Amino acid sequence: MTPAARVQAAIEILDHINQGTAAEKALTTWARRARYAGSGDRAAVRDHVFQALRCRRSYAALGGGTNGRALMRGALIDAGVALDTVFTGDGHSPAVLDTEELTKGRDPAAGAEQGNLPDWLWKRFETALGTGNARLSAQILQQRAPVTLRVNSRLSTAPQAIEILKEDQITVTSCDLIDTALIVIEGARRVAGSRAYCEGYVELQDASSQAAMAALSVAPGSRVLDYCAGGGGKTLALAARVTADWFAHDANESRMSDLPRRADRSGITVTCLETNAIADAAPFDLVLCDVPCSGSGTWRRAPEAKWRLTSERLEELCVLQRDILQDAASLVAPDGQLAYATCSLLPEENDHQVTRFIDQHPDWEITLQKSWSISEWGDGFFLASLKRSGQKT
Ligand SMILES: C[S@@+](CC[C@H](N)C(=O)[O-])C[C@H]1O[C@@H](n2cnc3c(N)ncnc32)[C@H](O)[C@@H]1O
Repeated sequence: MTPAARVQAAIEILDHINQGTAAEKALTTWARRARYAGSGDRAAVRDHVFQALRCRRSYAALGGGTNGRALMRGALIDAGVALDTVFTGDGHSPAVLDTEELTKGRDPAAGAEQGNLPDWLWKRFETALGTGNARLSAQILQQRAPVTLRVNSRLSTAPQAIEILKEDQITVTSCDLIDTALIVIEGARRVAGSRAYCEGYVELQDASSQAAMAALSVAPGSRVLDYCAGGGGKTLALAARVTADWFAHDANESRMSDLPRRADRSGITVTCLETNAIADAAPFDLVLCDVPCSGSGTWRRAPEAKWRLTSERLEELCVLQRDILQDAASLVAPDGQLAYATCSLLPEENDHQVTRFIDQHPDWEITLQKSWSISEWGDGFFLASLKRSGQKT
């Protein structure tokens, strides 16, 4: 495909997304039909689409509209590409721009538009982070996320993993956030098929998540429950460091379907528990609640989410987070730990939830509370750990 044909493909996919199709589905449907597209074409089209979703508001301003053509026009203006070299009408290129299209478009306004956030979320970012940090976080959310690996220290050291990755022409660099994190510089698309990955020497995991799991203390031999386990990434990160009895649970059991295979590859055993089996398996020395949240610290990976979130949905999530913390607390052994984590930048999902829990449960105290800001190399992440203080309610 020519560069212009890739832009035309992105335009069509963005139009489907505008009509309500989820981005992944729209991309898969296109890829299934576009048999002529090679893997490089697919990756380039995907990049166009995701970048247009990350920068939807500013590209809409620049391009003078929200349809696929306007968004891609905005993207090209932002990148300094001459529009008449792409909108040529030749072959599979986008049709030539008409007079109306050529007269539309303006610079994005400062604030929410430049920050590529809905107005209400921009206000929340400013209140929570201050204008300077809100602007910086919003700007990072407009960039592509790094592909980050976690060295499985159970099977390998970082230098060994780096050598094994080289066999598949995957180049990585270390990361200041945590020494187990390797940022992929070259060969990201080869990771899933590489020996290092297939034999469990590395896993895919964001650096802030890795740093957060490294900050949790887990005693050898203890019983640990990952209460909102999903694919089990947090369990695997903890289990790489210490030998313990690992249990995983998720309200949506199907989310754990890959976990036994991933655990096996990593050289650990995890017992998946159904909801009605948890009470019998309790108590646990550590219950980790990596709760469902807005995901605002990870929106560069899933940019649709920032446009889809509403204040009502955020409130629903906060209620769910409170309920999970409450339920999980009852599963913790008398001298055990309750850990609460989100990948959110919003205080209502983070410290406010912890403060509220402590206010309602004065027999608990905070032993650790830490936030990781979103940065070039790591997503936004929040972690708190609580234990019973002995004070009665
Ligand atoms: C942020 S994700 C977990 C990600 C996972 N820990 C990982 O590292 O990949 C939150 C998970 O919580 C689950 N969940 C939602 N409501 C729940 C509930 N009431 N109890 C337990 N899990 C719940 C969701 O199905 C989702 O998989």
